Amino acid sequence: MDLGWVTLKGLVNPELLKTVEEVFCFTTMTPVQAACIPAMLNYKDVAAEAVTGSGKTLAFLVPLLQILLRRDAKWKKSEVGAVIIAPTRELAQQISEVLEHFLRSLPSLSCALYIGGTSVQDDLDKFNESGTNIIIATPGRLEDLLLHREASNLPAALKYLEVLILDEADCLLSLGFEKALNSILQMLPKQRRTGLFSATQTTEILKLIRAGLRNPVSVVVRDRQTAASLGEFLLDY
Ligand SMILES: Nc1ncnc2c1ncn2[C@@H]1O[C@H](COP(=O)(O)OP(=O)(O)OP(=O)(O)O)[C@@H](O)[C@H]1O
Repeated sequence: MDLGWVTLKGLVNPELLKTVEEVFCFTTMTPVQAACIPAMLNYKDVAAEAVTGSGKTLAFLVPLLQILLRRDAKWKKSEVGAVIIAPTRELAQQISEVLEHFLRSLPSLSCALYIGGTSVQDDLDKFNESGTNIIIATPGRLEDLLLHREASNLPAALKYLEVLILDEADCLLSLGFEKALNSILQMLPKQRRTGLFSATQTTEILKLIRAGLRNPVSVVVRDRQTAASLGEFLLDY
């Protein structure tokens, strides 16, 4: 199996590949990337069980950006096309740093972090003033923002949602965010692609998969290797 990023040529915007190859200097996809990117580009929901360090961030950022770039109409600031939920501020910030590298060559898209540490009102003001196309959030803060419906343009902006990512889903649940996640899922449009990434698969994760994903492709990667030495790599369509 050819895991070169170059195999995505023609399937994804050249700027995305240029960032992967010239900024990150990656030549081959990791197994989780090779499985998740084509599946998500093919409009599938993905439930991926992959160990820490297996390259999950690009496995969801590349298809997420490509799905947004596919839309003919230019994204307005008042339209949120993607939401990424991460369990901790640090992880949300790390994802945002990786995403910023891509956005430097994609000026039509913007990203905002909603991770607490400031008042909910500050974040509402920030969104109402500037809007954004991609939200990276921790679940508690996102739920708070969504519950302030009367003072916020966010619920209307989320009607345009195309992609939802739940990163480190096992961690999201072990930190007690199940209720917040279910409440968020209730408030998001059902017509979307969803990717769920987790280091382990538990009964609780399966429950979350049933609640938030539709006919997902299941990806299991138990080793961290890149193409040089493919580990266990199961794809279940
Ligand atoms: N295709 C690739 N080729 C080489 N290195 C890669 C590739 N994709 C990601 N990496 C590197 O592998 C490391 C782990 O990637 P990433 O943080 O996305 O993994 P993760 O599975 O999300 O890990 P964590 O659970 O720790 O967040 C990072 O240093 C990243 O830069």
